[in-house]
Amino acid sequence: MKAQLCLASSSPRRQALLTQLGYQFELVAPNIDETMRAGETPAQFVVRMAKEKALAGQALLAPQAETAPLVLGSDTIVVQDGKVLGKPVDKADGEAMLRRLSGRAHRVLTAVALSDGERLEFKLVITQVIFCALSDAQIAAYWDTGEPADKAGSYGIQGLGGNFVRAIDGSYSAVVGLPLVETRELIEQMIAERK
Ligand SMILES: Cc1cn([C@H]2C[C@H](O)[C@@H](COP(=O)(O)OP(=O)(O)OP(=O)(O)O)O2)c(=O)[nH]c1=O
Repeated sequence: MKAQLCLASSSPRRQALLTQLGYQFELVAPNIDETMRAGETPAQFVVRMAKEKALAGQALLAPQAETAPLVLGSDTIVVQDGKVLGKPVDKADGEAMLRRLSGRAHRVLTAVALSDGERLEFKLVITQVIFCALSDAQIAAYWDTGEPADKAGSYGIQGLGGNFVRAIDGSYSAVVGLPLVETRELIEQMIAERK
């Protein structure tokens, strides 16, 4: 690959998924404001976050590079009944999220955006996940493992949280944080257009 690839993320899960795709890449960890705007839909919000991460990464890197690198940003949110469940702020918040998810369906929205310094392309992947019913004791025990603390919706499908998933319709890798097929398509398409 000619263009240098960079992942604008501090998520170890996204790093592992991009490695799984077979790419070599560098890392940059931009800080952006992740507050939803008034009137913004969950889909608009998650796409804006992915784009802002890619652009902020590009802004950090471009001054040092001869050719602007391809910078990938991604964002994941959990949505139920129109309400966005982001990362839990504390134990009470995390347990409340898990109680909401218990025995019901929710959607996981993951957006991935790629900037080459000029163009900014994106894809949005929506996956439905159905949880089994959870007791308060199960929720408390799960919170205490520490796994939910840094994850949207307070669970990790790739970890102990996977034990709660009755069904999934969509992209497993998108729920973990980076949709493999769509990310590869985005990168391949931009490289092809650049030649
Ligand atoms: C629902 C779910 C979310 N998650 C994770 C994916 C994301 O890393 C995190 C959602 O937070 P994000 O804000 O999307 O990402 P992040 O802060 O971890 O990383 P970045 O530096 O790229 O902004 O929740 C899982 O790992 N497993 C799951 O099953």
